[in-house]
Amino acid sequence: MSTLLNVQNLSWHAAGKPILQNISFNVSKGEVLGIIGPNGSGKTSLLKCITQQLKSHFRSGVSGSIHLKNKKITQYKAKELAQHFAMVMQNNEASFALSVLEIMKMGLLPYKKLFSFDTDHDFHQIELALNKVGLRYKLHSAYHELSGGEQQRVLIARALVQSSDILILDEPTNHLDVYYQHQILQLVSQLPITVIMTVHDLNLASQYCQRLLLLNQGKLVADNTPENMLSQSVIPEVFGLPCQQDIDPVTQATRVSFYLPKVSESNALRNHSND
Ligand SMILES: Nc1ncnc2c1ncn2[C@@H]1O[C@H](COP(=O)(O)OP(=O)(O)OP(=O)(O)O)[C@@H](O)[C@H]1O
Repeated sequence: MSTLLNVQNLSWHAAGKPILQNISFNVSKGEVLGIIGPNGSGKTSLLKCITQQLKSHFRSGVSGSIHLKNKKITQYKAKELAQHFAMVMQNNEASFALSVLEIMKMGLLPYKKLFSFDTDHDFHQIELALNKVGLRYKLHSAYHELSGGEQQRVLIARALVQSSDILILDEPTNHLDVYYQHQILQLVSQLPITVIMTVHDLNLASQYCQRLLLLNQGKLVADNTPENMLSQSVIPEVFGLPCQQDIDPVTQATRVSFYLPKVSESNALRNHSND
């Protein structure tokens, strides 16, 4: 598979502390890559650096290089980046009183010229994408009146309409019930595009990602297939909990179960992970 994205020695310092430290990896075309790690380990920051979402005053703290299709990411214009990356980030919608249709139309903006009109084809694409997330019937509803899970599904549908090369999802299953967690992850993992997503649920990550990056304290500590990643001792070390690994009898995916240890055992693990 050809390399689409190349990240070399990426570091980001902000507010006097290192947020990301010397991170290097490649993403191949068509890969479904999951980024896992404890709270505050740098998952969202990594997505923001890759997609050039850091506010301008933070950019001076970034070092290393990111290449998209062999071209430095900083050399892309904002509109070009919007054609390459479709994103669903956390807490990023100021929707005011927009309808679902208006939110969806934003997904088509990277391809529109100033003052161009919406076409029947645009409308059809929007309907198709909403159908995929089970929300066609909400087309004319007010976005801010939808539930958190419905809003998340609209944003995912909007990312589908954007039809970019790379889909970036920050905790896509946040707010979703178990049916839609699986429905959405199956949908995105079967798209003929590259997907990079942060996932807290390691078993969902194992089931739907082809490869996992494990971050801890801003460092990339493992880069492996789900099977190999979840069987490593680094998992209980980084998450500070003992775990047991087995194979899900239905999906055949590698599965991990965590359990709370006795207090003394738990402190030993936490201390070890912070060494
Ligand atoms: N703009 C910023 N200025 C200062 N510190 C920041 C900034 N953005 C993130 N951080 C810090 O960087 C660390 C990593 O944050 P980040 O949101 O990337 O973690 P995460 O792995 O996505 O966490 P979570 O699982 O809780 O969503 C945190 O300690 C956070 O407080």
